[in-house]
Amino acid sequence: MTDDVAEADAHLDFDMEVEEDDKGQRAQEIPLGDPCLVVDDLHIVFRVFGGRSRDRAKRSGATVKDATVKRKGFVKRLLGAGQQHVGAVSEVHAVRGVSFTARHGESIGIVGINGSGKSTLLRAITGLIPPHRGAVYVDGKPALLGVNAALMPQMTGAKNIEIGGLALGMTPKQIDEKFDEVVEFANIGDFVDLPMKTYSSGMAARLRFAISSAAVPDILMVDEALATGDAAFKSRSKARIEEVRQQAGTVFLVSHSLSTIEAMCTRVLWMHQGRLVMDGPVEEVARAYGDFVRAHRNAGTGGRAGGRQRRRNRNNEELAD
Ligand SMILES: Nc1ncnc2c1ncn2[C@@H]1O[C@H](COP(=O)(O)OP(=O)(O)OP(=O)(O)O)[C@@H](O)[C@H]1O
Repeated sequence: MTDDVAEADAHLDFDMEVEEDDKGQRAQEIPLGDPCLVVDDLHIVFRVFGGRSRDRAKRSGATVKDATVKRKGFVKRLLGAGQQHVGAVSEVHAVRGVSFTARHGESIGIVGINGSGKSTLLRAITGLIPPHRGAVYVDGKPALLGVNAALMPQMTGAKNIEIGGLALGMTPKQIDEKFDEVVEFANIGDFVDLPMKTYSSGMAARLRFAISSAAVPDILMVDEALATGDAAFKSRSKARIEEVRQQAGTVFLVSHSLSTIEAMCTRVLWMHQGRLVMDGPVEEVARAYGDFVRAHRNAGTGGRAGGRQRRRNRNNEELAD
């Protein structure tokens, strides 16, 4: 662990849950294949125009610059000034120099407190966000499954299955063949013919998972999707994740539940303020991250916490036990 982590900003928010179902379970060790993904000194920077206070931006590791526009010609002469302030531009350095290699068959958890860069890293691996610096080399096609995955809310579930399948590289024939299985897996019944905006968040998350895993992708990236859904859906999802690994696919799993990470992953990446602070076997990283969460809690976050934070702190206490 680095000093940066030890000096974590007390304003940052934790979101750590404990999933009772997962307690004590461990991911199966399977023989690993060749490297399928190389992330080399990856940097991702977002530019946000206006609307974000300097203090807030800096808390999440952002740098803030003043934006100006040059006044031209008549207006410039009239006002006698060269520049006009148009508000702050925040540069959020969301991923800072992350490097690692993943192999076929690995199941890799990504942990870190809110805003540490987990989702951004996944989106960059799928190619949704271009690197500011560094590179991502992928052997195969990554499929990103996230609570925010880009499906179209105004279109029906059926249309989204089609679009999602095409985006994953499936042919129309393959989509047809998988259609009933996807609907059954997602357990959405006749809702499949209604626009997705009419779905509950759980139904939408289940459909996203069902679509993303339909093609048994080379690299399956699951962003918090297991947090929604009942026990039966979770167990079906876990079986599907195992299936991907058995077929020499690689799984990345972002979760705020350390017990889910321990149950599903063999290796864990710990992100903090955009940096990869630890990368190692699940027991080792989970223990270190758990200690970090406890230390942060003991450092007094609880004193300022609202109801949601207190509930999380209780979860963290359970985690520590
Ligand atoms: N599209 C965007 N534009 C600007 N800033 C962004 C964007 N997406 C993410 N960020 C910022 O990048 C940083 C990392 O965000 P990210 O969502 O990757 O973190 P996370 O670890 O996945 O958080 P959480 O656990 O809350 O989902 C945060 O400061 C966030 O505000």
